[in-house]
Amino acid sequence: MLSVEDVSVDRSGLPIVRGVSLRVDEGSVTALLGANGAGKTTLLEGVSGALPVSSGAITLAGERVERLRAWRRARAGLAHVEQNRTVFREMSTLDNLRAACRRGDTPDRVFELFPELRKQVAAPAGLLSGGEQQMLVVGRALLGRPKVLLIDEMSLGLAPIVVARLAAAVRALADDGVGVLLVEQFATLALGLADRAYVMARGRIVFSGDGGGLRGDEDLLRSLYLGDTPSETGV
Ligand SMILES: Nc1ncnc2c1ncn2[C@@H]1O[C@H](COP(=O)(O)OP(=O)(O)OP(=O)(O)O)[C@@H](O)[C@H]1O
Repeated sequence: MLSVEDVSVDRSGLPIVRGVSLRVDEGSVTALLGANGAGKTTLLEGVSGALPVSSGAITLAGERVERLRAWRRARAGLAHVEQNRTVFREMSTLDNLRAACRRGDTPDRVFELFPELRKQVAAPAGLLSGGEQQMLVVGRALLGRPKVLLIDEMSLGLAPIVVARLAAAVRALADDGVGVLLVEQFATLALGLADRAYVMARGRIVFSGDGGGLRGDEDLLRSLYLGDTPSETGV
């Protein structure tokens, strides 16, 4: 569904992401892990078009998109939930959702996924809890009917019970056919959800494999987080 091939992304003229290739299949969750500063956010921004890619190819459902503006990639089916969640704080929950609806569409599918938002339809979004605001952000992204959803650190600052709730919703989305690329600080959470996992260090992919394999190998995970490749550490 999404294929990233040999993609490099610069920030302020510095090479941050270098030669990254990865794949997100339809109806699956792919975790992207790595230490702070590894380049995960920069990669997601390159994929969604928030930052230009300096080289490489990005293909979404068979269409090359790396030269398209961000809004055209969104229209082609790519949604990006950025790291610092934002809702229109003064607007009601319902109006936040309505503003994200395509013409003729309704927010119903968001309420199916997050019934807790139904009770808050009239409340100004700025008064929702952190978890509810994150649900609203994810819900808004869904209303564009994305083929692929990029989610950056959805659990940041949220209570574990809320994070578990969001994780279940992400899994449900994937089971419904969406390809999800999940950047997550909690490796165990991400690996518990993921069909496939990649680990980045210093701007490159240093590991790829199925989520279960990595979950069961804490030593490997630790060495990858420290930025060593398995061949360097002999793992
Ligand atoms: N505006 C910027 N200009 C220059 N360098 C930046 C800028 N923003 C981030 N960086 C650098 O880019 C590198 C990658 O940052 P990025 O945020 O992509 O990493 P990350 O893996 O998402 O980490 P985190 O989990 O901390 O968000 C870091 O070394 C960071 O210092």
